[in-house]
Formats: sequence, structure tokens, C-alpha cells
Amino acid sequence: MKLRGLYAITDSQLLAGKFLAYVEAALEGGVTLLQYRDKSSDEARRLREAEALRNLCERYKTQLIINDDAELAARLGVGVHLGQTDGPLAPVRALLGHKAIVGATCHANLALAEQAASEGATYVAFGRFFNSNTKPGAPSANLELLEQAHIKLHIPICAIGGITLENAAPLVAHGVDLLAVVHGLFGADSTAEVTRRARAFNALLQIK
Ligand SMILES: Cc1ncc(COP(=O)(O)OP(=O)(O)O)c(N)n1
Ligand SMILES: Cc1nc(C(=O)O)sc1CCOP(=O)(O)O
Ligand SMILES: [Mg+2]
Repeated sequence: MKLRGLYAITDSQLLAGKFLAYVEAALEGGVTLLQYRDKSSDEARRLREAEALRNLCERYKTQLIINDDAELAARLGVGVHLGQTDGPLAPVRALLGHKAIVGATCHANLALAEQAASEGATYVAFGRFFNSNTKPGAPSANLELLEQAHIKLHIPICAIGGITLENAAPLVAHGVDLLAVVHGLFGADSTAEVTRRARAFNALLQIK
């Protein structure tokens, strides 16, 4: 099955006090991948939250991905997302097994994406495509990159960085498979609005 759809990413500050309610609202609207992204070193809280997300994801038949932390992903039996400074991909693929989802950040660099694919990445992520509240300093990427990526790569392509309902259409038109979103999904005033946004992203991707 080809991975395609909304890729919701949590943010511990943005979701403080409403973490599970907002995540469940997103799952209600339809999420293909859910990434637990917590940059703290509070191991006990990370384990607790990741387990809670795994339970929610099981209920909604969504795949959970842990950002940065392959050991936690292995412990929970879920996927992982690795950036360029998060260690080599091949040993993580060996640790998690051939079925696990392993994603790789490739910024705007096709050579990095080809390398990640050759080391067993399930998908590659390019970005940031727009200004990002969550990660303002991330290197930028543009639509032309996506055209080249389709020629060279045969795994799903994820776009990230400042994606909203207002600016996502050109990414979809350029063949992006996964729209990875933090603020454009979870920066909403209510759970109902999170669900509406998730449904609207899926409509853009023509996913029911
Ligand atoms: C889907 C997706 N794409 C890119 C990233 C960024 O990963 P990384 O460069 O390792 O930065 P941090 O997220 O760890 O700050 C991502 N997390 N998810
Ligand atoms: C975590 C992350 N990585 C990026 C990259 O370009 O690699 S952009 C980003 C932040 C995504 O959050 P928002 O949807 O709020 O911009
Ligand atoms: Mg990382």
C-alpha cells in the first residue's frame, strides 16, 4: 500500500493542556501518519505520551511515528523519523525490521534523498516549503525540487514546513504524497476545527 495523506505532527508546547483531545480530533478527521515530536529529555513523560498515542492510533488505524528516537520506536513497535543529525538510517532499519516505517529528512537535497532511499527509507521528507512557526530556521525548499524528486525517487514524498489549507494545493499538484503539518492543523481554536482541517487536507489530497 502506498503511503498517502495527512501526516500530523505533535508539538508539546502548542498542544499543552489539550494534547490527547486535539490529537484524537485530528485522527477523527483522518490521519495517515501521526508523528510524536517532543524535543524534551523527559524520558518518563515521553514514554507515557507515546504509549497513549500508540493506543489512540490503534483505535483509529493510524500509524504512529516517533521523531528522533529509534529506541523508543523499537520499544513500542512503531515507526521512526530521522533527520540528518539523528544518526545513520541503515542500523535503524535493521533494528526496527523491514516492515517498519522509517522516514528521513532531506531538506532540499536530492542526493540526500537518494542516499536515504538506498539505505531503506520508507519515505523522504523535503522542506521547509513555507515560513514555519514551529521551525523557522529550517532550510527552505521549492516546488521545482519536487519535479526532480519524482524522476529520481520511487518512494513516497513528504512535504513539510508552514503548510496550511491555504497553501497546500500546489504541493499536491506537484505530486506530494504526504503533507506533514503541525501548526496548520493543531494551531486551531477548538477540537472541531482540528477535525475540520484534517478533513479539508484529506479532501485536497482526494482521500475520503
Ligand atoms: C515528516 C518530517 N519531516 C522533517 C522533520 C524534521 O526532522 P529533523 O530535521 O530531524 O528535525 P526535528 O524535527 O528533529 O527538529 C520531521 N520531524 N518530520
Ligand atoms: C519539524 C519540521 N521540520 C521541518 C523541515 O523543513 O525539515 S519544518 C518543521 C516544522 C513543521 O511545522 P509547521 O507545520 O508548524 O511549520
Ligand atoms: Mg530530528
